[in-house]
Amino acid sequence: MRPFLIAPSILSADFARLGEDVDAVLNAGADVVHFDVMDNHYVPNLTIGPMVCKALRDYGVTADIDVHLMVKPVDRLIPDFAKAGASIITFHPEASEHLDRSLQLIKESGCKAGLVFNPGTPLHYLDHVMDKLDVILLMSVNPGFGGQSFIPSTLDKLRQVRKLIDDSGFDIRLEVDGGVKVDNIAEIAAAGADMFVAGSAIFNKPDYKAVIDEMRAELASVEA
Ligand SMILES: O=C(CO)[C@H](O)[C@H](O)COP(=O)(O)O
Repeated sequence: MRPFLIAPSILSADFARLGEDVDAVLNAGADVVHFDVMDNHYVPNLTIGPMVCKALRDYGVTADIDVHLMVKPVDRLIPDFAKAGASIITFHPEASEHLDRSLQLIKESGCKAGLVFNPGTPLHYLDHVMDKLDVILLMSVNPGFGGQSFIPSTLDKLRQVRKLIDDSGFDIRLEVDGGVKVDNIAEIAAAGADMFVAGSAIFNKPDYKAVIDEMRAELASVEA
């Protein structure tokens, strides 16, 4: 397994001082910035777009920005996010009319590409596109809001996808998003995840470093 990555979801950050808050969480030891894009159409919430991604780059954020598109349609935002500094772009397969085309568009834009599966989305969307994926993201809550509880059936789905990735021989990260906390991160890692999105568990605590250190300590027990 590759090194575990911790990706705080800025959905729970302080939007009034976003640049400072992102800097703070990166200085506290986070690896990647997870950027949740919600359109009040594919999901019942409205968040941030390419201008905010560019603003973070202009502010000086150099870490990878992992853009999770919860939007429909998908394609027209891809070039905008690539230009705005996205490193990874993931989208929900059922929100795209042409799955392979959307993946190609991401790659041609110079970003890493990934598919996102809601708790009830079947895995058959992976058929025929594994060679184009850098990331598979399993949602462990229904998308739209931070602060929800981890759905336990995600653990079985993680085990299934971990096997698919290992059997495929491709270099694909297995990311998980929703309800990830210090007290369940080890179990989630043991099920096969290697990239962990956590929003409220980190940003709702006063000391980001303390939470991230605790998460890493839990993950160390899995690596051992
Ligand atoms: O994509 C998301 C919701 O759609 C968020 O990234 C996710 O829910 C993280 O928040 P939390 O860690 O508080 O559950």
